[in-house]
Amino acid sequence: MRINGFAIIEMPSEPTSMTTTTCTATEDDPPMTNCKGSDWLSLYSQIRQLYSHSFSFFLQHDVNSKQKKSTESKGEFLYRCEGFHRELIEFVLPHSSPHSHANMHSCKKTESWPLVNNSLYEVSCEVTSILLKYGELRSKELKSLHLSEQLDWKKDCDEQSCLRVLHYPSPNFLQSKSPSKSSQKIASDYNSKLTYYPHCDLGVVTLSPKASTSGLEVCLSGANQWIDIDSLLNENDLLVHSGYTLSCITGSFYQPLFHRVNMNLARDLSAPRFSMPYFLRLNDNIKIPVLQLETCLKLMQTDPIDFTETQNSNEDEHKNKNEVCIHFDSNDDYKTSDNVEKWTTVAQFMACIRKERALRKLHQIHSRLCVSFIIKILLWLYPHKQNELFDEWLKE
Ligand SMILES: O=C(O)CCC(=O)C(=O)O
Ligand SMILES: [Fe+2]
Repeated sequence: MRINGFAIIEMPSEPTSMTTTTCTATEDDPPMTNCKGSDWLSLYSQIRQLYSHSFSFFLQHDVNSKQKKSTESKGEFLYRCEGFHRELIEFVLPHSSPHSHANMHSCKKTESWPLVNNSLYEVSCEVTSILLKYGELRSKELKSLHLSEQLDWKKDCDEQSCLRVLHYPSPNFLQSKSPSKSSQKIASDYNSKLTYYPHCDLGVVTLSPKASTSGLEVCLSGANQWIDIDSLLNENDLLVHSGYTLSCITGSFYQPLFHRVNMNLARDLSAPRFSMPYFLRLNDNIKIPVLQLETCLKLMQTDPIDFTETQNSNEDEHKNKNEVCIHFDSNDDYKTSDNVEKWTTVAQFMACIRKERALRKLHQIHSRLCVSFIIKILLWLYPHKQNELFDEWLKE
């Protein structure tokens, strides 16, 4: 059984009990009907607080000005990162020490963040443990791995998990920045700038409280169309979706959710968009089973980054795309069993997904062979910089 990994947690306006609706591709029971109402309500009110803080943060700050580096003081700090798109303004609040955090290479310590808050971390750990238990109920293969007993989410996700605070400029602002070119060129630049990188998240689960404006679109696997998910969310709803890691450790029981932000959906062209997704990620050194790696990667390769490209590609090209060479470090002591291909560290799994992503993106521009060759040389020259290299290539 496969579940398109996303759920909408509906929060009641009255403090009674919470209901959860899953939007999945199957008609099976939703996995999260058994959540404890009262705990979730108190967590949810904390999330709401955090959100209203974030919105006022953006409204009060001139996000376009480069803030000066913050001086040391008590409390948490937001790190300003270079977004994947030039216009995107992105801050990260690591759950724990920023030094142990991957992808902080291009980030600068900036604003202090008054709310030191673990609620999103805790909610995502709880959601994940429920999802995994549900998966184990439904899949014998998954149950036989005893992951629920082996993984202690609160302990095992405390290094790489983070809150991302994002600011997308308003459509009007972007249009005003378009340099004068032929009108057709402007139109195409403008539209592509309004659509932000379609992707699946790398980690275990992502929690996204409804953003300040619409824009988030999701694409269920097998479907060739984007769904405007924001229009399905009520003000208080929380979108929960799975990333590649959850998909991998559950043998694709949960499918990673392919999504993007499309500012063309904005109703108010002068309004920027603020969002605050929370990413639960396993620590780098945790060993995870790689179940049906091929299935997981194939899914990734058929992700419709660009529907026209997928539809037009010929068979040979597909064959080529499926020849993914995954190289795990041979020094790792893999355990193998009938249903597990490999046990590997999260760090290696992430590197492999990042590489595949970068390859796919570059493949849109150059031939795959040529790209693989360049990647090999660069990784040989700069073996410790692979995350930076791959992230750099994904930038627009
Ligand atoms: O801004 C959003 O709603 C989505 C952001 C996102 O997909 C991401 O940061 O991975
Ligand atoms: Fe995402």
